Amino acid sequence: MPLRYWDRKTRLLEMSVEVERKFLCNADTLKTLEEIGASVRQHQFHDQYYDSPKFDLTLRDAWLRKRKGCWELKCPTTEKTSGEQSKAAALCTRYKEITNLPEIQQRVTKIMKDNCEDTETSLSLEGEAWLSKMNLVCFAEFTTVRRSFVLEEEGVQIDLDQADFGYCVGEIEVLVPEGGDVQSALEKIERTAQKLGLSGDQRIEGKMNVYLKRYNPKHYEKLMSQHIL
Ligand SMILES: Cc1ncc(C[n+]2csc(CCOP(=O)(O)OP(=O)(O)OP(=O)(O)O)c2C)c(N)n1
Repeated sequence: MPLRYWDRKTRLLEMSVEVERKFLCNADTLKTLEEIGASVRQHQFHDQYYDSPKFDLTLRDAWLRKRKGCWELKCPTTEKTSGEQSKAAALCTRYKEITNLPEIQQRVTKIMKDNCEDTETSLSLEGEAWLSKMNLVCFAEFTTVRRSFVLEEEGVQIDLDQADFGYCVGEIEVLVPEGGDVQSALEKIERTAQKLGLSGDQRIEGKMNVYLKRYNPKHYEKLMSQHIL
């Protein structure tokens, strides 16, 4: 019997790229999800995002966070696809999510080194000492209640997020193995968007956009002016 989505996801995540499209959801979205038979689960998590005081990571589009006691680093992928210029691609983001701590530390060190010559590697540090060694501090934290739906046959996950600072956003996500078929993922996302009746052609803001706009407008403006957000 093939493994179900949730059983595959943990394994896939280690070596995958997340292709995602955000959307604004309403009561109809929820109704449609129930009608198309998506399996559902609900959970809650608290995210803490870390960066240096000069924002070396986020200014390189690298997002370091702690969620449910685990470290995760989201960074842009360098892969290009033929569908790059399409409307479907323009509405989506693509990030590699790294969950292996030594690899996260290595990547963070490299980014810091690129920005500052005298940063040392700190790979063998115990516990969370690497954070202070690398001058990383928490710059954003919030709790999300997430309802996740899965369309098993497409391998698509749809999340409806409610953040505790008062922002609701949905996202359609497909995991693609590294070097895999991003074009097909974009098509799955487009098909799902149509099923959900999403017609907008504007990129929708993520939770971090709204959080920073409200709580750190100076950094938000900087990320906007550098086209990171
Ligand atoms: C629309 C959009 N979203 C995110 C970014 C960049 N970015 C900003 S913060 C950030 C990190 C948070 O990513 P996001 O997908 O928004 O959060 P979440 O849904 O909680 O993560 P998941 O559980 O899916 O892993 C990124 C990649 C961007 N430039 N544009």
